[in-house]
Amino acid sequence: MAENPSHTPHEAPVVLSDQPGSFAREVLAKRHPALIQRVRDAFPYSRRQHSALDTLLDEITNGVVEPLAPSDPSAPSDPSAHDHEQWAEWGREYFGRPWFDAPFLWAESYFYRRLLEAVEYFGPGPWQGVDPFAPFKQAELRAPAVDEQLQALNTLPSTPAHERATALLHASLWGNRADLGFRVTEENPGTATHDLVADDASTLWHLLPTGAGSTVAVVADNSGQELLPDLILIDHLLTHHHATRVTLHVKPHPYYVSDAMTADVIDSLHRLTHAPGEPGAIGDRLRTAIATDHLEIRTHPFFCAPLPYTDMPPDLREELSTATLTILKGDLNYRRLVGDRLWDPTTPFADLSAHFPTPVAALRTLKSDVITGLDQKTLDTLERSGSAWRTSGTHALIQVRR
Ligand SMILES: O=P(O)(O)OC[C@H]1O[C@](O)(CO)[C@@H](O)[C@@H]1O
Repeated sequence: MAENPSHTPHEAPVVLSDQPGSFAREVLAKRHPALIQRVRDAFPYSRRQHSALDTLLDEITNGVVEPLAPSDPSAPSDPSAHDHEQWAEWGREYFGRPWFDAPFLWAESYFYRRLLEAVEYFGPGPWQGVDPFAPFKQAELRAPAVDEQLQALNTLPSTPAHERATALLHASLWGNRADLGFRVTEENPGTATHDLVADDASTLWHLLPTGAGSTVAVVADNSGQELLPDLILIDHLLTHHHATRVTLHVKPHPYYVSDAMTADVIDSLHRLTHAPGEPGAIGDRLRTAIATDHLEIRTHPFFCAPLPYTDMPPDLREELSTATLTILKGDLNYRRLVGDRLWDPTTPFADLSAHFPTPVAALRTLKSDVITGLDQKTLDTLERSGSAWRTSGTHALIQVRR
């Protein structure tokens, strides 16, 4: 194993991908090549795009990390060059070294940036803005399972308020299992347990008393079967006066396969508004909320950066600071919040999230090695179970720091 320079006595080791058999290594060695193949199969790409995908595949399996290709000098304002300087700085330590030696968080993020480069997402040219993951996202949103989930919402108006709030929070939480990146190699994810490994839901609701005029920031994760329950939860927060204003933060470009962008919010709203009964009513209310600034869709380049939230730029920090509570969805947001490190699982979540500018709630199904804030008894039970509880997506948590 390569020496891990980031391991100081005060901080746990950074997750790398250099350990054969580790989860992080599997993602880089198996999931990323499989994803290249899926994207290739989904589009009528040109010879140049196929060749760029071949080069990327060869590089991630046999080569060393290469910088982004130089921008096109013949194009006066080449849109593909918008973040070159940034990546040159973020990658300085890792270029020229095997992909497996870079921090897992960095390597995954850069892989998605390079995949977008290979398919010419940033242009200039006809493929500019064509989301390579759109066919997978759209298929998921059209799935018959979604019709059933939407129909089930018709029982909501007659469900007692407390039960309804819990059900919607849990739907948003478990929606995080619907992560298409995860399913690239896990076609049949294990059965979800229904016990949470940590459950601070009561603190979350205490932070949002009705009628207090709160603002909630929701940092979204996946589109489709995660974003739909997120939107339904947002509608609940607004209509039941837990918040007067919600900001929904999405990715500025395709990322981790199914991560939500503005286009995905539009598709999900469309799915809701075109369904009969309660889901349609929810969709209409959400559209009204957007039209009246009670719900605002926001994005920021930092949401696709290979960095933890401790490195959040001042403008985003300032923007989020106005929220009463930030809800961070999903596994990647959790890794970025507490740091992508092999913490002692009993390290308090509150300590590791203290840097975040607002009270924060993490809603996450467990899909990577990072875990914090467990009590010893829960940890012992999980370890005794012999299951891959950290990475299989079968376990979930709600952790809140006031
Ligand atoms: O969509 P989520 O919940 O952020 O999960 C993404 C997760 O998928 C992986 O890319 C691989 O499972 C993890 O590294 C990452 O944390």
